[in-house]
Amino acid sequence: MAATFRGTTPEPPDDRPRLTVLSGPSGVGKSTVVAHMRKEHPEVWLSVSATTRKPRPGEKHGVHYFFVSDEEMDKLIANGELLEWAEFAGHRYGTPRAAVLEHLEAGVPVLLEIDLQGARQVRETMPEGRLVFLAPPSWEELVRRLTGRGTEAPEVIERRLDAAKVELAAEPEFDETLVNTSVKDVARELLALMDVV
Ligand SMILES: Nc1nc2c(ncn2[C@@H]2O[C@H](COP(=O)(O)OP(=O)(O)O)[C@@H](O)[C@H]2O)c(=O)[nH]1
Ligand SMILES: Nc1ncnc2c1ncn2[C@@H]1O[C@H](COP(=O)(O)OP(=O)(O)O)[C@@H](O)[C@H]1O
Repeated sequence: MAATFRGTTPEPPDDRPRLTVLSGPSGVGKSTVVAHMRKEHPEVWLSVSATTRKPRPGEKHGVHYFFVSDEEMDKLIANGELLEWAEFAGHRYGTPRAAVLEHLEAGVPVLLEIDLQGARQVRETMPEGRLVFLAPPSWEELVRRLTGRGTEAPEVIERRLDAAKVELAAEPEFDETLVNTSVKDVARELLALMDVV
């Protein structure tokens, strides 16, 4: 099945790039699609989130996430330094505000890869942002991908699949849906939505 679109959002009032949010259940392929896209279009800026979860093997501080302690996260939240934040499967995640605003001001296309709760916050605070939902071809395939990635223990996978049911039900809240059948196709569709190609 090819990537599918639903609906369109109005063009921004001028030709400045706008914020794009990519959400979707854990294991659907968000990181894979974004990595593929940025290999060919490094001009797209991906926000690096702060998280209290521990790094997976190969994940680097400042590249994949800013790995912070609970106390550091408390401070980021209390000081208003996060554009949005949420608790997901037992850990907190948040988008550093300043870097996002600086890149948008400089005319750089900005992408946030965040969960449903974060997407809802962005809808409130930056309504000109475009919300894109990445959907799996099927529930079975989502389970296969999340399990096959091999990065989470079985109880963590269960927790993420519970969250996935909630996220899949919220898909109609998004401006666009892309079905991740082919990484290459979806990456191209996402670039088109961001007006990069
Ligand atoms: N609200 C919010 N969600 C985030 C942020 N960063 C990552 N997430 C989301 O948190 C969830 C878990 O992320 P992670 O632990 O890296 O697992 P993975 O996305 O399954 O590889 C995913 O839905 C991410 O999109 C953030 O800054 N804010
Ligand atoms: N289109 C696809 N077809 C098959 N496998 C995929 C596809 N996209 C991603 N995957 C695989 O699914 C697993 C989860 O992908 P990942 O990017 O880590 O998901 P997410 O960031 O949404 O949690 C990885 O093992 C990845 O290689």
